[in-house]
Amino acid sequence: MSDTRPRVLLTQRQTTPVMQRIEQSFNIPAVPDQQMTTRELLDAARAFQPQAIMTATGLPLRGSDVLLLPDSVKVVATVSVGTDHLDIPALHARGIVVTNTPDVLTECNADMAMLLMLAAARRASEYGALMRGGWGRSLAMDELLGTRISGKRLGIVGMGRIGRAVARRARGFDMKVMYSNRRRLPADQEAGATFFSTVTDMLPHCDILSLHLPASPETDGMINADLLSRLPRGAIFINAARGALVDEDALIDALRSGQLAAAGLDVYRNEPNPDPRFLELPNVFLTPHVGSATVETRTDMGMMAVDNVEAVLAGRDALTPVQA
Ligand SMILES: NC(=O)c1ccc[n+]([C@@H]2O[C@H](COP(=O)([O-])OP(=O)(O)OC[C@H]3O[C@@H](n4cnc5c(N)ncnc54)[C@H](O)[C@@H]3O)[C@@H](O)[C@H]2O)c1
Ligand SMILES: O=C(O)[C@H](O)CO
Repeated sequence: MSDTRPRVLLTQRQTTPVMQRIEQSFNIPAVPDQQMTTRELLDAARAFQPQAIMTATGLPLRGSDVLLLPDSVKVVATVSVGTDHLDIPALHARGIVVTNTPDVLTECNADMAMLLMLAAARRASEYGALMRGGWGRSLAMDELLGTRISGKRLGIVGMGRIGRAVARRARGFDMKVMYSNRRRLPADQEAGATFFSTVTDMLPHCDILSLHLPASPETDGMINADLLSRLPRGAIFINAARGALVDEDALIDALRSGQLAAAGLDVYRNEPNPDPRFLELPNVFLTPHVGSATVETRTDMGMMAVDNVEAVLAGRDALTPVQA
């Protein structure tokens, strides 16, 4: 008997509870552990004629790729909140609904920003290297000192879901929080943070700068040499949003010159092969784009994507549609 369940193409495995639900509800072809390439996705879609595709960041679908998707595809559900890897207008033009996974990863990514902030401020990379080298001698009283984050001034760029969750955490560390956003938030959503109408105006007041806005043509490379030079000398830079927000040559220069004391980075322009110069900088704490990588959050994200696929294929509204 033929399988009448909805045909869904997964570009990579999800967590076990999500896979169990998918295997019960959908007709799926073989799923690779790691993310497919764009070419592999297009070939698999042509062969399988899916009604839905579940994908994620790291697999770009540009306008020319979207044109090659079969007409069977009704929904593309990305297991991520960020959608910069997808050409949304091109997908909409083909009548394909696009969904993402907001909210369920907010707290997890805010934790990641705090982890990067603490690790950069407290020289975690250097301590880790020292320990793995065997340690072997006592440190001088003023050797390898970090800086405390309590009492420091934190500037948040992009005060959306994650930016606000970072602001709440930072207040728990007695930090003075400022933010810059496209528009000022209502007072009850500001988490006690001070609004600056431009990033440029906020920078001279920041001991730590943390990015929480999407990558887009408007924000591409916005953190450049000019903006970095406006931070107080010895500031700390945190990016758990997107590598494309940053001019990485300028960031590396600032880290080499001491304009920045340290950085904590989860995201890079060229993933999964970041600029090798980052690896040579002792004052950078690096993680491999794992802002949402907890068992709980990855399962919540996968379940939300499945909810979206089921809704659209049943003719209902998507729970979390992405607008153009
Ligand atoms: N490292 C990770 O694994 C990871 C995990 C989750 C999210 N992210 C990134 O974090 C981003 C933010 O997620 P979110 O859920 O908080 O999104 P959100 O839409 O709730 O918040 C984004 C905020 O940025 C603001 N913004 C947009 N353009 C701006 C600009 N040019 N200048 C100033 N502010 C601007 C928006 O007004 C909004 O307040 C995502 O788009 C994604 O790229 C990364
Ligand atoms: O945008 C997101 O959700 C992350 O970058 C991927 O987990």
